Amino acid sequence: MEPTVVIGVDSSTQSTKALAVRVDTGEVLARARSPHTVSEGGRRETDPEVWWQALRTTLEALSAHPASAISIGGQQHGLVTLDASGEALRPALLWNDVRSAPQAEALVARFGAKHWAERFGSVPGASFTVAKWAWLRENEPAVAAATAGVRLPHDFLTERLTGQAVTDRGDVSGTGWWASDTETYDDAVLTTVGLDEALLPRVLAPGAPAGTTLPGLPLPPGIPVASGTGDNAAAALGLGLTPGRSALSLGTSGTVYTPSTNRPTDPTGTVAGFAGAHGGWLPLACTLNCTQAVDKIAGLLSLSREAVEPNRTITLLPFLDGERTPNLPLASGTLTGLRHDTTPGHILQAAYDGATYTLLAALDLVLAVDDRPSDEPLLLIGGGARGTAWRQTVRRLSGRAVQIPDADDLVALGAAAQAAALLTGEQPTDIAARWGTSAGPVYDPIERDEAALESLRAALGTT
Ligand SMILES: Nc1ncnc2c1ncn2[C@@H]1O[C@H](COP(=O)(O)OP(=O)(O)O)[C@@H](O)[C@H]1O
Ligand SMILES: O=C(CO)[C@@H](O)[C@H](O)COP(=O)(O)O
Repeated sequence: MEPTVVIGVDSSTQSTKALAVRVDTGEVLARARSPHTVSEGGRRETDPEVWWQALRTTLEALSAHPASAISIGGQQHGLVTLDASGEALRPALLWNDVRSAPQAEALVARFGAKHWAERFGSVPGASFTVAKWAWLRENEPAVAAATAGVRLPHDFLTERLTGQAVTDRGDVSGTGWWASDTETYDDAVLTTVGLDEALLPRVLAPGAPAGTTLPGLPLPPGIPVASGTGDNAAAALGLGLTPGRSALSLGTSGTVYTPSTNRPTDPTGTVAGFAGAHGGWLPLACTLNCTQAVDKIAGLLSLSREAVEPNRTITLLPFLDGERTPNLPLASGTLTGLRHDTTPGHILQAAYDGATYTLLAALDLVLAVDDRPSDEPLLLIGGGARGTAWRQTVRRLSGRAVQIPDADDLVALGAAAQAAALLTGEQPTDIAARWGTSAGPVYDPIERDEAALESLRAALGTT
């Protein structure tokens, strides 16, 4: 008998990754990837049609494994504006587009950071959808006026599969217009930014299906489609994370998170108080400059990614895109401590250190939400987790044990677990645990490099 198969998708910043997964064992039967294009210069935009074509391409590549259910995980926060026929009115404004920083600042000033933290769980920065919508209204009022539907990236794709305008609790918690204390859209914020609630998708109850597949897609028609969620919430499901078990993701963004039972309410804005896709909370900190920033610096130095040398004097803050943690959207990169004996390898190691430090500093705040200090190994995921220099840097600056799951594409696996949950009635985290998705080598703690940490604290003015 043919095994039951589900498809899990990660539509992230740089690419779409899709997996065909056996429901009984979690075996990945086939995988496909299709790249995205992101605009450069001061803009970070992608045409949602690029995501849709990438999704179709990957689904066609998996068509030898007919699926019984599917789910889409996607990059968080992006603003997709649709006309009445469901076509995008302009490219999506992505999470790492910092042009919306002044609008975020004005929104924080309007309601106060304390109110944002207590009612929404997060103090919005430039990444949050609400700031992007406010930017659009100020800078492209004709587009805002013509908008008939506002979606997050994974909502847009789910709607293309099902015809349903829906979202999930996890990703809607990164918009800035969904209040985490009442789990409803917030009238005061929507009024302030001139957005009619009728333009927003319906928020599904945890575990509720989005609908079934429409005919004419590279999928069997009529199969159930799960709610999907943001990529970090999907990876949390894909790893089977439970409170106190934390993950650090090294992708275009750097993120660090752990599920919590307490609702996060950090008024400093360092910890975003996201909701878990299937219940609970997902306190998270995110940086804008991670693998791409370090790759860029390696490229400038004409070095391979791994050509690091132990660094003693250089401090590099790799804020090439501005930064979100710390909240410095207009910052640029800085390099200090150059000497005659400085080598390119020293500078590259300093770039890894700078990109890793703020994430590790935020991990303590993330774990503090449940007041549950944990010495369980930190799970390292995302494209960067494949690199030795990244692994060593995290070990040296954290002093923690680190575990590298053998499984790739944890976001897509989490989406697959959501899809499987529709068929089996289990919780996605239980499915992921059954599939053994977090299994992989554990690296023992090594002594923390206090000198490097001290230099970074000094450079950031946090000593
Ligand atoms: N072997 C490797 N070593 C280090 N970094 C890697 C390796 N392979 C891929 N990467 C990094 O992974 C990044 C992509 O990671 P990914 O998690 O797929 O990003 P995203 O989800 O943001 O699209 C690239 O920017 C690249 O720098
Ligand atoms: O903005 C956030 C989290 O709040 C980012 O983590 C995005 O969700 C993009 O993720 P990647 O494409 O880097 O995985």
